[in-house]
Amino acid sequence: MSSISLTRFLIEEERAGHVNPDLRLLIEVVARACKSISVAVGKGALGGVLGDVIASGAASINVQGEAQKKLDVLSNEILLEANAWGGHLAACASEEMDHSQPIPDAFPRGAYLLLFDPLDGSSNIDVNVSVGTIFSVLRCPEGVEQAGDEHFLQPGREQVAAGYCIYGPSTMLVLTIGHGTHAFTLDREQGSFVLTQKGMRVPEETKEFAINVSNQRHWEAPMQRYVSDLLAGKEGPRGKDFNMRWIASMVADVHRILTRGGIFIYPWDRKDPGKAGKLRLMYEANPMAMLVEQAGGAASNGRERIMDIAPSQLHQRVPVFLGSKKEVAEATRYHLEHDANPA
Ligand SMILES: O=P(O)(O)OC[C@H]1O[C@](O)(COP(=O)(O)O)[C@@H](O)[C@@H]1O
Ligand SMILES: [Mg+2]
Ligand SMILES: [Mg+2]
Repeated sequence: MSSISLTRFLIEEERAGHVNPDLRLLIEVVARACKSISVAVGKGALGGVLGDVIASGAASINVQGEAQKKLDVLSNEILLEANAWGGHLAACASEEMDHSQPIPDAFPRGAYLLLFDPLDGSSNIDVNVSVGTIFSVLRCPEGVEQAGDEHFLQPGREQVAAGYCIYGPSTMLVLTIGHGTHAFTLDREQGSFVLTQKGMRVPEETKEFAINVSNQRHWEAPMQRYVSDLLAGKEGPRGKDFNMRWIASMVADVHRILTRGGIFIYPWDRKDPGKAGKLRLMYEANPMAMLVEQAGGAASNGRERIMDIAPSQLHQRVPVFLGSKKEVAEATRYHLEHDANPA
């Protein structure tokens, strides 16, 4: 088994010209924060971290209109505090904050913007199922004195790094700096992330899909047709049987897909037609799209590549289809054919 730590891996990547010292340090700081979140998640009820945040007798609601869990808030604080002194960062933005937060005037500002979903899969916290942290790094546009929300509005292809940390039976950090997707496992005794899979690859074809099928009646026509063809199995137009998995933690579903292939789907639905999707473009879809593409997979919103979408809002939502390349192309084909011939 390799004993290459995250630190050594990043130093070697720096020597290869794939990362500069500021970005290397930024990734190290995020990884350190994830270790702290991992400790908090691992304590569960003993750490008093389960359940909702209650303020003035009612559940506290975030900018997404969702009830905040104690771990959502704690993880957000851990990430903000770890990055507060600046140096390599100009500002942070989070699922749990209405607006981005610039590094305070008292500290040196750096060249990067950090976005995160501090705790992904919140509905699984209280039932002891895998959750995670997702992050994305962009360059702060040159000449910007104080970064605001508008400076984050860059398409996903501009990301310089992306990753997630999964808090499961083991804690793993999965990272890309634009040169492949690599997995590190936390050695809890040593307190360091160790490289355990260099160059993850998503198989091009799959027989496994992940979707919350309870929303089926709200899907648009091409989605109905696509999933019904998957369910028809060997006897249907796809000519093979498909298996299904849904963990309801995007981090855990994407981790399975990076490990053994599959397609993860959270489509647009009519339940709340005003919302473009459930998942957030900037700190869920974009970083996962970069990780999956760097591993040879694909990510689409059903019509176009996720990382080509020009965002207009920090908390913008988007339909997501990601994973095995040929299956994502197939799902996209159903949508494009429908658009071309709606009848
Ligand atoms: O409960 P549903 O509708 O199945 O949605 C599950 C999805 O929602 C999410 O939990 C949203 O993320 P947050 O927990 O960060 O809000 C995804 O991780 C997951 O894929
Ligand atoms: Mg999430
Ligand atoms: Mg979250």
